[in-house]
Amino acid sequence: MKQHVEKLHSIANKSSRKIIGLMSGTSLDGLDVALCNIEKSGTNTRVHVEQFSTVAYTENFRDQIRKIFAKKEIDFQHLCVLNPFVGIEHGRMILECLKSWNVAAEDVDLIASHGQTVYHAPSNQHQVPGFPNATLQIGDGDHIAVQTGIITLSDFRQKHIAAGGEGAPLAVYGDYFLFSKKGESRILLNMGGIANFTILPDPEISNQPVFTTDTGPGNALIDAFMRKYFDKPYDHNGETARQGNINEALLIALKNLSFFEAPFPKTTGPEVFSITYVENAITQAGLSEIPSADLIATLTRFSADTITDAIKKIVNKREAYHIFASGGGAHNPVLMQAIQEQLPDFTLQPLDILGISGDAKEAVLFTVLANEAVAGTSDTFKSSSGVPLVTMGKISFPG
Ligand SMILES: Nc1ncnc2c1ncn2[C@@H]1O[C@H](COP(=O)(O)OP(=O)(O)OP(=O)(O)O)[C@@H](O)[C@H]1O
Ligand SMILES: CC(=O)N[C@H]1[C@@H]2OC[C@@H](O2)[C@@H](O)[C@@H]1O[C@H](C)C(=O)O
Repeated sequence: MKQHVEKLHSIANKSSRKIIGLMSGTSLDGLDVALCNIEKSGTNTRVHVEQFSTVAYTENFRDQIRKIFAKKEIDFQHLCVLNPFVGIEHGRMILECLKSWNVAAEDVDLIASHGQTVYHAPSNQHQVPGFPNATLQIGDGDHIAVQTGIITLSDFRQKHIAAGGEGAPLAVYGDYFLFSKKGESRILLNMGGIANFTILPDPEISNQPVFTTDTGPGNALIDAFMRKYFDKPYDHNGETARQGNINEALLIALKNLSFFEAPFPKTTGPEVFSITYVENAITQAGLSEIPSADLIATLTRFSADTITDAIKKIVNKREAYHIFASGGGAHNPVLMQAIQEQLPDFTLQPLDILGISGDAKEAVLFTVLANEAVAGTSDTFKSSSGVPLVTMGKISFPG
């Protein structure tokens, strides 16, 4: 209806917008909710994170998603019912946050919802001839819009695929707009379930393109085996990894995968990096069993090595890069230390020192993407290499 379009038009013309960003990643730990005030667009974007909360998922919610999560064969009816269910639950969680922040829904211009990735299948992974890159996020935006009364943008990844990408990582857009800095070469490293980074070469001296890629596992495998052997959701502060020894034969077997040799940019997910993947590597390494703490230590080193190997392959060694780490993995000192040891010439610091919490970063990213879709101009993203210049996100009106 016309009044919805007019409302959107007036939001596009505001000097600043209040946008709620939602991210629920591969770790299934909860929904990250960031309320941001955004001014301008493109490389002039200014974001102020006014509120940030993580609403933990209940065990039941997590179990319902796990029934279909990253699985090739599923109960199709369950996927169908989860799509609105996740949208409704996310809408409820937003209302809960608004209440606790004492913010009225009428004061929020837009919601930017990533949804829950349930399957990610770039073509070089699914290898089904004739089929494109594919990814599926559920938690339909219409339900969030109706629940909250706020115009909602969602399902950001399909346009990226339509424009020639793999649907991920989208982090490059936010990283480039918010963190690129003249006089400094930066790497924005995010370690969630899966790890990725964006290279932001010093725009003054480097002709290297802005660039982003997944590297492989971040915490996904560590979490899976902490659940399996220790009945814990994750390796808090790397305490278990610290007690174990690295098994070199297993580390070699874990790295024996064509994904690591494939050209950049590339994406992956828990469809590949699963318990089965590790069990196969254990067999390949000729091990009949491995002490649980050694396994966690080895998986932690596996994440660190695959992250640093990818960085080493890409960066120009003559430039001193500053790495800013975000995502839950930045809280794991064993992982962070292993990365720093592999890259002794680079500084490694938490993203938080740049003024945005590393835990909020991905939720903030989606506010930036929604801001671009509604108020961006086409001349804002001039760089390159596997980064399609497109608007992303589908619009759901509340009424
Ligand atoms: N104190 C800590 N010590 C060790 N690991 C931690 C700590 N805090 C968080 N983590 C890890 O971070 C994970 C959550 O990370 P995050 O929320 O960034 O992932 P995600 O957004 O779900 O994943 P992705 O970015 O791949 O979509 C937890 O599951 C845990 O493995
Ligand atoms: C398909 C999908 O959901 N991918 C996620 C996942 O989590 C980390 C990594 O794998 C990244 O590629 C992406 O998320 C972030 C937000 C991105 O697109 O930049």
